[in-house]
Amino acid sequence: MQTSFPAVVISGTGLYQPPHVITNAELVAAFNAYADQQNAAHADAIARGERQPMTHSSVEFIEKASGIKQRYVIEKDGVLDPARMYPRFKPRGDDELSLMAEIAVDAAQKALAQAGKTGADIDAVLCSSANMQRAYPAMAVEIQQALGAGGYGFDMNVACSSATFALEQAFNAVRTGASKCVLVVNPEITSAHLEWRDRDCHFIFGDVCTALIVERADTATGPDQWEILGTQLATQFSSNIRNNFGFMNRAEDRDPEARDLTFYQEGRKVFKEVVPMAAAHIETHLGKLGLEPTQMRRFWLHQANQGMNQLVIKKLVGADAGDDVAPLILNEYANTASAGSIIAFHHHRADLQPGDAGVICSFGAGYSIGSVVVKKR
Ligand SMILES: CC(C)(COP(=O)(O)OP(=O)(O)OC[C@H]1O[C@@H](n2cnc3c(N)ncnc32)[C@H](O)[C@@H]1OP(=O)(O)O)[C@@H](O)C(=O)NCCC(=O)NCCSC(=O)CC(=O)O
Repeated sequence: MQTSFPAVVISGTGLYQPPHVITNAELVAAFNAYADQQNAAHADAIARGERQPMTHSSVEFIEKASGIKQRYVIEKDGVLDPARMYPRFKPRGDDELSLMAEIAVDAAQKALAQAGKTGADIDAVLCSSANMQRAYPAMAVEIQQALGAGGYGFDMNVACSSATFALEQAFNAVRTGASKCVLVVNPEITSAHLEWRDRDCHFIFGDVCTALIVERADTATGPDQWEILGTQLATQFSSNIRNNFGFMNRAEDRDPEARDLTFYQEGRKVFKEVVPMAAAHIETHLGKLGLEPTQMRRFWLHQANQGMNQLVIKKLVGADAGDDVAPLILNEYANTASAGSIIAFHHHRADLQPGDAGVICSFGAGYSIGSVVVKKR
C-alpha cells in the first residue's frame, strides 16, 4: 500500500561564524617559520642524509590547487605559533556549556528566529558533525537542554556528509509523524583535527557551525520555506580520507603525536574518484524524481575544492559552473567539512523564486555522498 506523506520543509537556517580570520599569507608565514625551525633543529640529521628537510608552503599553490583564500577559526594564536601549530582551547568544567554546544546553540538560535520558532518547538536535535568533542553524553542532548527543546537528541558522524545524512533522518522523522520539528546542527571545529604542520593539507579546513530547522509545511510559518522533494544517501568504503584518532589509541599504546591521529588524505585520488561518483549520484537522484540536472536552478555543493565543484557541474549540465549555478563559499570559509554545502545554501538562496528547485549535495570521507533536492515554496 502506498502511503502518502505530508510535505516537509526546511524553514530556517543559521550560521555561527568564528571571530578570527587566518589569511593564506598568515598561514604560510607560520608554516614556513615552523619548517625553518624544524630544519634548524635537525640540521645534522639532514646534512647526514638521514632526514628530509621540510619544504616551504606557498600562497600561490594553495589558491591555485584549492581556491581557498582564507578560513575562520575559533582560536588563532595557537595555530599561528610555530612552537605549537594547533588551537589553544581552555578546558571547560562539566558544569559549563561545552564549546561545540555553544556554537551549535548560536547557529540554532539564528535558524529558529528565521523559522519563527523557539527552542520549545523542537522535539528532536541531531548534532551531526565530522568530529565530536567527547565520547558521551551526546552533544545533541546538551544542545537540547540549552535550547529548552523537548523530545530527544543524538549525535551522528558521516564526516563531510554529516549534514545531508542528518537531513534525511530529519525529513523521515517529520514526514512519518515521529517528530514535529527537528533541529539539525553541524558544529565543525575542524581546526582541532587538522594537521597544521603538514603542508599538503595545512590550508584545507576552517571552523564554523550551521543549523537547519525541518518541519511539516502545514506547521511552518516562516517567510522562507524550502520543500524537501527527496533525499538520497550513498557510501562506499575508502581510506583515502582518514583520521585514526579514537578511544582505543591509549590501549594501543599509540604516540599521541602520531601523524595518523589527525586528518590525512590522498587528495589527488579523492579528487579523481569522488567527482564522477558525486555527479552520477545527483543525476540518478534527480532521475528518480523525474527531474533533469538542467532543470535545477542551483547546486549547493560540498566545499572542498573549486576545481572539483566545477567538474561536477560540467558533468551534470555540460557548462562551466558560474557562481549563479554553483556558488562557492570555500574561498572565504575553506573546507568546513559537513557545513560547507549548508553555508552555500544559507548564503545563496535569497534570489531564487517560488518554484525554483536545487540540490544540496555533500561528498567526502567514507566515501559518503548525500543529496537533498529542495524547491522554494
Ligand atoms: C588537496 C589538493 C588541494 C591538492 O592539490 P593537488 O592534488 O593539485 O596537489 P598535490 O597534492 O598533487 O601536490 C602538487 C605539488 O605541490 C606540492 N605541494 C603540496 N602542498 C603544497 C603547499 N602547501 N605549498 C606548495 N606546494 C605544495 C606537492 O608536494 C606536489 O609537488 P611535486 O609536484 O613536486 O610532487 C587537492 O588534491 C584536493 O583538493 N583534492 C580533493 C580533496 C578532497 O576533496 N578532500 C576531501 C577533504 S575531507 C572533507 O571534505 C571532509 C570529510 O569528509 O571529512
